[in-house]
Amino acid sequence: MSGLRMSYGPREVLKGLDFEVRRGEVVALLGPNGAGKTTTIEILEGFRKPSDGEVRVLGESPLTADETWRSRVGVVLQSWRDHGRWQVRELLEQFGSYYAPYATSDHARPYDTDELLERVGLTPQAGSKVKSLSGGQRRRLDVAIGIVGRPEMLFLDEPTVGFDPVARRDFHALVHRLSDLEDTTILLTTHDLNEAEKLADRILILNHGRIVADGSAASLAEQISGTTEVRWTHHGEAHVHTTADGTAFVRDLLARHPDGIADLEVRRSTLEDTYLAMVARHEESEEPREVVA
Ligand SMILES: Nc1ncnc2c1ncn2[C@@H]1O[C@H](COP(=O)(O)OP(=O)(O)OP(=O)(O)O)[C@@H](O)[C@H]1O
Repeated sequence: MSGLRMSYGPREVLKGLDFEVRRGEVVALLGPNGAGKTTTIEILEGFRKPSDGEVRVLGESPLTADETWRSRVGVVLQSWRDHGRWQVRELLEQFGSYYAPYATSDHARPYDTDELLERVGLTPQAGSKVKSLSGGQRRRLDVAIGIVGRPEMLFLDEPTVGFDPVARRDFHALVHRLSDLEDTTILLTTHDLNEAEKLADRILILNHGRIVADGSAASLAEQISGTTEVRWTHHGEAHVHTTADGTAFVRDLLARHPDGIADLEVRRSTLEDTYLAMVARHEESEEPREVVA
């Protein structure tokens, strides 16, 4: 997409976004509440018309694309669509049946229901009514509905809200499987920085309607914070030093104090440090800033 702008009434919430996602890539869109993440996803999946800019998903404009295009795109939005009286298995079979006509010789659709239930951890609930599911189980079902058509492009808006640690781990395995084995391209939003770091090949940080950082978690941490914090005690006195090259500093430190230092701790900048630094840096200003890539 390029030059993507979006206004709700007089308020411009997206102020010119440019980015591309390669096939099979997993990209996490991060940013504070209200930054414009959901709006971006809704535009990409064709739910909203942007005020300006060029958008292409799987080579087509989401606004004019046909049903075949739609069958190749999977979406998990934040809001829950209610199908309370359906049984889990029935619902997945029903949704799956919409995709069957779009199967091709090299791309089976839909997902086999048993396999899908297993992948999202809902096998025990296959015969349960949707309304009897817990919040986290409903979210797993949302994810299952999003991928039942075996999409080539998958949009996930805060997919793991309400997940317990096991569900989260299963979900991460599912995302790796989709991207590694099925070459699914995935764009997801999350507020869980660990999750972004674990899942994403690339991270985009959106703030005040602009992309303020674009790169792998490691490259962002290096470029933005670019530091390693070293803590130690020597003769009972605590020290802390921040350096760009932790290894060299520690080597030198040990050489300088052959009598020994204690409590050595080396900590690289985390994605959280990076994120907080980026958001803080752009918090005060609405002016365009240089993108770190
Ligand atoms: N339908 C709408 N009408 C008017 N304003 C809207 C509408 N949807 C979103 N907004 C506004 O646009 C801005 C961006 O909202 P959006 O939901 O895209 O943010 P987000 O980054 O997804 O936030 P969150 O992390 O809270 O989900 C917010 O200020 C929001 O109030």
